[in-house]
Order: sequence, then C-alpha cells, then structure tokens
Amino acid sequence: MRLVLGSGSPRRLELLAQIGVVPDAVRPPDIDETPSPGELPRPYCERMALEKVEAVKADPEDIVLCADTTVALGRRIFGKPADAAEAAEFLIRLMGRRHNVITAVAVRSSDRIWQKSVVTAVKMKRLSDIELNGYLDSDDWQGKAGGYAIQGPAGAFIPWISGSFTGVVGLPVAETANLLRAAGAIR
Ligand SMILES: Cc1cn([C@H]2C[C@H](O)[C@@H](COP(=O)(O)OP(=O)(O)OP(=O)(O)O)O2)c(=O)[nH]c1=O
Repeated sequence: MRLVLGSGSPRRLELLAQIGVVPDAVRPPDIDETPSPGELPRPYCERMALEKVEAVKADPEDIVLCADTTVALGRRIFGKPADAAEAAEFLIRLMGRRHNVITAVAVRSSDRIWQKSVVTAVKMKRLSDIELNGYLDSDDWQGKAGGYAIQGPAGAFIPWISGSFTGVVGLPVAETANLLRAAGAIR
C-alpha cells in the first residue's frame, strides 16, 4: 500500500506531516472547480473533494487522499480569487461579519471512498483601507479560498473561530486521521 496525496496545496502536505503522515507520492488533481447553478457551498465542497479523489490516478492497492476548502457567505461560494481585484471584492464582503469555511476530505482505496466535511465559523473584523491594501499587496491571498489565509498575516483579521483551525487552513487533521485509519493507511 502506498499513500498518495492528491493535492498541490503545500498546506495539506504540512498538515499531514503535523500528524506524522508522509505520503509516498503527491499528485495534484486537475478538475473543473466551477459551481453548478444554484449549488450550495457544502454540497459543492463535498462534490469537489469527491471529484478530486476520483480524478487522481493510483494503483489499485494505493490509498488516495484529497480535500477541498470553500469559503461560504450564506449561500455564496468564494473560491480562490482570480486576481487582486477579486480578492478585494471577497474581503470587502467578508469583513465585519461571520462566514463559514468548509473543508471536505475524501479518501479512496481500490473499492471504497470515505468522506467527511468540517464546517468552521470564522469572524473577520472590519478592515481599514490600510489593512486591506497592505494585505492585497502582500499577495498572500493568492491560491487561498475566500482570498485570505488564517495562518498568515490575515490571522490578524480573525479574532474568533468556532470549529477546526486546521480545517480552515485546508485539512482538518483529527477527522483526516480518522479517515486514514478507516482506510487502513495508518494505525
Ligand atoms: C480559508 C483558507 C484557505 N486556505 C487555502 C487552503 C487551500 O489550499 C486553498 C483552497 O483551495 P482548494 O481548491 O481547496 O485547494 P488547492 O487548489 O490549493 O489544492 P488542491 O486542489 O490541489 O488540493 O485555500 C488557506 O491556506 N488558509 C485559509 O485560511
């Protein structure tokens, strides 16, 4: 058995290392991440994790782990911003209120898929123009769902969360360990 991390996210590799899991291979999935019309954030996030784990090629005896992180403001889905203007748009909508960060994890062995999604409520403070523009200039928003990363400088914008910190960063480690154990990848 070999463990394949089906993710190009350096955060996911680091979070796995945090629980002592080092994958034998890393294979980023290539899927269409466009939400379907009217699709709600949690089903969308779970569908993404499932499509990723189905897209990653592996030998039949291998175990594949994939995840998706989606920022949700009510029914609205915020993915990874295409540019600084879109990151600004996301942050202006998120500031001064609570939103949810959903991470769905999917683990596949030859004949089975195990899945779990974790929702974390996150409060972002109101940002001054100086804070917003400084953050946009940092480029730290690039490749991050919702246009921010709690583990970087934007941590200063987040006074409160309820749920899983590692889930917000991209891989909820407690739930992931349970899935890997169920699949027989760890003891
Ligand atoms: C909200 C938030 C997201 N993120 C990141 C985690 C994910 O890498 C990214 C969401 O995009 P995803 O589509 O979940 O993942 P990805 O494209 O980076 O990697 P892959 O599909 O290959 O697994 O946002 C943070 O790092 N910190 C945060 O606080």
